[in-house]
Amino acid sequence: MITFPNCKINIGLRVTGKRYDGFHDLETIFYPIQLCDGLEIIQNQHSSETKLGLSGLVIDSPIQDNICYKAFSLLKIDFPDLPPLQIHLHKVIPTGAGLGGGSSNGAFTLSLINQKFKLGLDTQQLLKYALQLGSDCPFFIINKPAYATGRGEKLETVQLDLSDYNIVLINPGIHINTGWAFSRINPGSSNFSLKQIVDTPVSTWKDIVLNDFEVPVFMEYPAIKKLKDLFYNKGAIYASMTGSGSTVFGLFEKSFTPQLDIPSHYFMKSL
Ligand SMILES: C[C@@](CO)(OP(=O)(O)O)[C@H](O)COP(=O)(O)OP(=O)(O)OC[C@H]1O[C@@H](n2ccc(N)nc2=O)[C@H](O)[C@@H]1O
Ligand SMILES: Nc1ncnc2c1ncn2[C@@H]1O[C@H](COP(=O)(O)OP(=O)(O)O)[C@@H](O)[C@H]1O
Repeated sequence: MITFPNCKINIGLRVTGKRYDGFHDLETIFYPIQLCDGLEIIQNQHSSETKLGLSGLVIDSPIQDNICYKAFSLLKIDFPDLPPLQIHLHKVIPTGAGLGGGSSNGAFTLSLINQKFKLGLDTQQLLKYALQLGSDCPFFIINKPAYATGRGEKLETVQLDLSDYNIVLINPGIHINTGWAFSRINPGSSNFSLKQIVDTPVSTWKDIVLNDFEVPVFMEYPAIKKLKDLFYNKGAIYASMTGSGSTVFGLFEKSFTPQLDIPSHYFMKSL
């Protein structure tokens, strides 16, 4: 069975408090983006162990720490009859990039195993397993535009359709550690809910839809701030870093293809 885990962008992100479990409360809008990895799961007929094969972009963590493997191990605790698997992941989504590629792989692995081996898990149960893998993972079980609070697992789907825009992603190849990024933020609250932006024209987002991670990340990596400036200089209606970075996205009129002059090793995708 094959599936294609997609990534996400965060439209606005506010870190609202530090929690007793070490995590932070936040508020964001998750928006799914069709830049996808490839994930195949078959039963392993040749070995009694579950194996993970990788191709495409290199992932910096050891194979046993790969979230696909963790997703399998998590289900195996409650479903000991699961057979050994041969998992193959083809990586296209840049990692440590604020695109949630790893989280998506984890959530899709849970869903695919559930489907292939008819485990009978419903959405609520899958959401619970997903949260054990990571704060961003539950979103990829729902995979529809959603307003998120808590660690990112309290999800409320919203009507937000950006298909009228040309969404351009640029990743400068800088790997941002999510834990480090959270540690650089002083949480704060505001009386403006990000949920309201869904009913607000995109042309007004520039000054009101902010990502709290931009301040510390831009300070440490000015090259990322330059990308946001570049988007606005080239006519973006809205531009922002996604998540804890380092990817920056710009929304342009659909009919308009901006000429973006960037270093050749940067990753760029227009969707
Ligand atoms: C910042 C966000 C925004 O969507 O995305 P990315 O930039 O990573 O894509 C997410 O909150 C990232 O979620 P995820 O990448 O799943 O993080 P996790 O594995 O759960 O946590 C990694 C580390 O980030 C910190 N963390 C994460 C989520 C959260 N709500 N509070 C936190 O403090 C913790 O230090 C934790 O040890
Ligand atoms: N399947 C996977 N794909 C990507 N990264 C993974 C995967 N499994 C584990 N990781 C680890 O998770 C880290 C963050 O991954 P990713 O989700 O791509 O970044 P971000 O949280 O910034 O969106 C990676 O740097 C890597 O060490």
